[in-house]
Amino acid sequence: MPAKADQLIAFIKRQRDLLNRERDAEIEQNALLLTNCTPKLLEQKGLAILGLGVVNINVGLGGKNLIELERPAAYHSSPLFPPHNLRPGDIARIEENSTGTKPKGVSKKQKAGANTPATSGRQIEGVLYKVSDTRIVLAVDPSDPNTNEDIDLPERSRIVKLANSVTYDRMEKALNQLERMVLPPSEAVVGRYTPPMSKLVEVLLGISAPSERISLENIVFFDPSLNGSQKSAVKFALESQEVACIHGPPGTGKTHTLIEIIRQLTSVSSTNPKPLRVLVCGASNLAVDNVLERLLALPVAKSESRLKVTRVGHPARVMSDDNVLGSTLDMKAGRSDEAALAKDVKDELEAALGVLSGKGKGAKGKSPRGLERKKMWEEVRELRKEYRKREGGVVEGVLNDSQIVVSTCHSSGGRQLYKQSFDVVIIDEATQAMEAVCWIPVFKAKKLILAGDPMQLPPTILSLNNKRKNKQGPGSTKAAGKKAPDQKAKVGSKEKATAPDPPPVQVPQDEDRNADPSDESDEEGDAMMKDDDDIPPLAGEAGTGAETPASGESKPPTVKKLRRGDLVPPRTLETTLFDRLEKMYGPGIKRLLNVQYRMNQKIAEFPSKVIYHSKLRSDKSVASHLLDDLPNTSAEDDDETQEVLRTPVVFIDTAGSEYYERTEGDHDEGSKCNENEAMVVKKYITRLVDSGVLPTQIAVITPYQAQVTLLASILRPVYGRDMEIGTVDGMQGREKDAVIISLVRSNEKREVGFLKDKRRLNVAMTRAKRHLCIIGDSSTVQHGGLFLKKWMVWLEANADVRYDIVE
Ligand SMILES: Nc1ncnc2c1ncn2[C@@H]1O[C@H](COP(=O)(O)OP(=O)(O)OP(=O)(O)O)[C@@H](O)[C@H]1O
Repeated sequence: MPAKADQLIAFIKRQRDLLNRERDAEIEQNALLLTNCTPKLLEQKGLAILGLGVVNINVGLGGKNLIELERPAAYHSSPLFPPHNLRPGDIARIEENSTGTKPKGVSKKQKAGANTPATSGRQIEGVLYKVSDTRIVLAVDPSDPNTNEDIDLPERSRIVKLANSVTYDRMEKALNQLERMVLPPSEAVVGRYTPPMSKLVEVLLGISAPSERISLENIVFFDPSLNGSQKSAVKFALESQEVACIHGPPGTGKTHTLIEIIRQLTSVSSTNPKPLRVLVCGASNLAVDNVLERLLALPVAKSESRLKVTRVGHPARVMSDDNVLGSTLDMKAGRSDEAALAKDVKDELEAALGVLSGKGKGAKGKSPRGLERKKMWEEVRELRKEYRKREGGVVEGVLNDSQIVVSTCHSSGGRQLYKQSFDVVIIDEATQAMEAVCWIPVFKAKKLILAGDPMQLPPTILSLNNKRKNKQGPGSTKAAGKKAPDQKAKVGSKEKATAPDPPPVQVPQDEDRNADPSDESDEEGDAMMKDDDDIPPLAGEAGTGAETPASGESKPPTVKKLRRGDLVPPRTLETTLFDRLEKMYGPGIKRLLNVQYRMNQKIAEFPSKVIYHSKLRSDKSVASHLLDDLPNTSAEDDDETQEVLRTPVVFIDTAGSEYYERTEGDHDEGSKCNENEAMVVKKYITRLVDSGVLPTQIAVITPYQAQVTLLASILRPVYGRDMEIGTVDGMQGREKDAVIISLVRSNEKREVGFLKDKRRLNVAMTRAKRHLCIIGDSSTVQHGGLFLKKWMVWLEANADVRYDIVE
């Protein structure tokens, strides 16, 4: 068998194994939570909202039932939901809210990793469709053969987040398609017809090298304000024939650059004779909505017609912007002439569902029972059939008419886009998406443009964290140190029972994300690569393939010298497509955006120097901006106020104060918090606010969920929800005028745990525009590896260092 086929088999197999492991870890963790936690605890963990009542049932696209829930005034003093992690696109279940008891546990379907919403008795599963501060809408597909279509909803409900296996199913499908495309029939899984392999797929897999770029000399840029590196990235993306990567460090205008690329691709010019069709994807709904909002806000010249943009899937927030809502497929399909024909049926259908659920107009809180109910359901079934028939073709018509379709990578694998093809697919935040999810849209286009920053946080991988934990032994203090980012890890961090570790696979030695950056080569690209991408052995090389040896013991890897174009099976799912392409083709596959428009240059100095090898420059519009320049602040004559408003970086060093951390729960794997540090945060915020800084201009971030909870309990009563308090992971992609980082770790053993991940620290230290205040214990933190040590040394030399702000 040719060497390349070996590589392809090993690569696909490895991706599949890792995905299966991740799916198992997620399902297992979810199952443990649902069976071990009371509903109240689930709510505290952000995985459930209790005490809800159904207010409405509508019919959505595809004849889905849209069940709307709110907090009834009878049970709650405020209609606002407590903080939670339920997002549009999540799989969730409505359950009867019987307080105090344990939930009924995970359904068989969930345990088996089934992918379709289901109902059982008074539980209904579906996909979250919309989430606002006071209302949550679940879309339930009654056409699912496993679904009991009768909506017999409990009077008082709760909604609980479940493991999302739909995404894994789509990723698996994408891998199957890839396998059928690239492998001889004897090697591929049996399946239906698959289109022949495109040049793009060949390049992504290293079967062919990228074609020579087509030189474009006279590009007229729509946005004259683009800087040199942005223009060069746009040109590079347009000239590349199959794939182009754009590396955008924090605040360098990745999205700005992508918007220009989209405008260039979709318009006719001397360099682009025919407008192209573009699919814009992202790792999250939030990422794609960000691009969508900017696309829709573009000015339209008199000679131009407005870009035809359609958003497929679930917008992340309930947008105040009518443009955004109006661009969703649901709204567009509803507005079309053909849709008017379906409206009567839809109205009738909704009225019948209202009566059946006891929530409709003439229902008076009672729903029909027995024979009457059965008869009515038959009517509903007929109406739904008719509705789907009339709706048929409307969706396709809207999509065929769209020049730009915007969706998450995952949603691009849905039914609605099944027959759609595009000239170019763009993936924003590609360094936060698992490689397999990127393959879902890749099959739909001839060319791929990826944007992201491999030096910020990668996708969060649960199975990796389980593996690390296990490797170091339960109860080992190191285990807590290597634990998952709290954003996701918090889900199970407090539980005594942890998900069983999946079987080991043969992978290289444990990564060291925190090696000294100065150890890296200076060549651009290589210099910025993370240090966790050693080459795992290829299948066949070690005689066992890249999988579990029969003994179950991992053999030490045979590390082979990487040749350009070699396809290397990933070691973990943290290796993204962006990372892999950079490793496979070298720095020539990407362009770096090198001017940042966010941070005062003092705030940007350390990350630029140590993470981006001094390549990141600060635009003059932000280089010296301070809190003092905000219209709502005034330093006047007060020295203390001046100090706060005119200083870009403050370090409050609690070394020697014995402000020790505390572990939440009764063993060392719990999340950490630090009460004394939280009090310092509070005092510092008072000082900022007294100086005129608005709570909306401040964010408090910390790596630990337990510290977030503690800080929220102290700060929310004073500042409400105006001030943002969150984990570092949750702040990626965001910015605030003033950011306070609470580092939490302070202990005699000098352990810093996952704080030392330089990508997490990079995200933390690059969120602030005008003022960054770090609060931490240097005597502990400096022992967390070279990166943290360098940061502490830099802070001591460059920040306004304070030792106590208590008095
Ligand atoms: N050439 C430019 N001239 C002036 N301002 C710019 C330019 N490019 C980007 N900006 C501004 O910089 C800020 C960051 O841009 P954008 O949101 O596109 O960056 P990003 O790289 O996507 O951000 P993030 O780091 O959050 O991922 C925005 O306020 C944007 O308007």
